Amino acid sequence: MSSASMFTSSSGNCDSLSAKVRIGVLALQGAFIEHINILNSFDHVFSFPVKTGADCENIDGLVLPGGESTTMGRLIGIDTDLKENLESLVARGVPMWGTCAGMILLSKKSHGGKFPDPYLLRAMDIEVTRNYFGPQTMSFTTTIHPTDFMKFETTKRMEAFDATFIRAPIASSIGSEDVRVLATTVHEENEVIVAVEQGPFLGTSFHPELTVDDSWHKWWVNERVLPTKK
Ligand SMILES: NC(=O)CC[C@H](N)C(=O)O
Repeated sequence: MSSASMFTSSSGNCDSLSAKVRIGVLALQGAFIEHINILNSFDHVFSFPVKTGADCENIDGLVLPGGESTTMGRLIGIDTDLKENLESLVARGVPMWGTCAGMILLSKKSHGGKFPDPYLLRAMDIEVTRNYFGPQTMSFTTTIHPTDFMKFETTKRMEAFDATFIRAPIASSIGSEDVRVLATTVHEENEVIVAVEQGPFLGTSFHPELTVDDSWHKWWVNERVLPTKK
């Protein structure tokens, strides 16, 4: 069985698969299976792991999961074919969503890591501070309300959601007016940015794939990927 068909929903024949929204999830390391499972629970989505450049073909959207950005960046950096294909998806404006380490990979610069900057896709005009909330033992879940910049055109407005932070980064600097702040939270009396969007690219500091609520996945697929599907 190929790695892609392992994740195919049972009803997937060729015709219904081509009509589905095809969402790849970068599967080098980290929490990729959780994203794939949530996405494949939607009838109109076919989600599959992306491990090689060839997996980037015929893709409507890509999720970059949480994990360790240094490791993922290094693995991308040594696989020229994968790196070039990911860069081509960025250049073509294919919708991408980075959660936690994935948001770091989408940024143009990161601070606060123990190691030098990993390879970054530099898709978004943001700088991030890694591990802003402290180590793994300081992980927490909190309730957040999206800002008015989070548009809900085809899905019901999300009034509040639970956000889980695990060694999470924040967007500490925003370099362009095109970047919209979708969510903030207060940490030690500072309001910090934890969800940002710039054109087809979305970054969230937290992990919507680890909470029961699938609202973020639904919102991203329906509001951001589906309208751009060719
Ligand atoms: N949960 C996560 O994705 C943690 C991100 C990690 N701290 C990093 O710098 O890559």
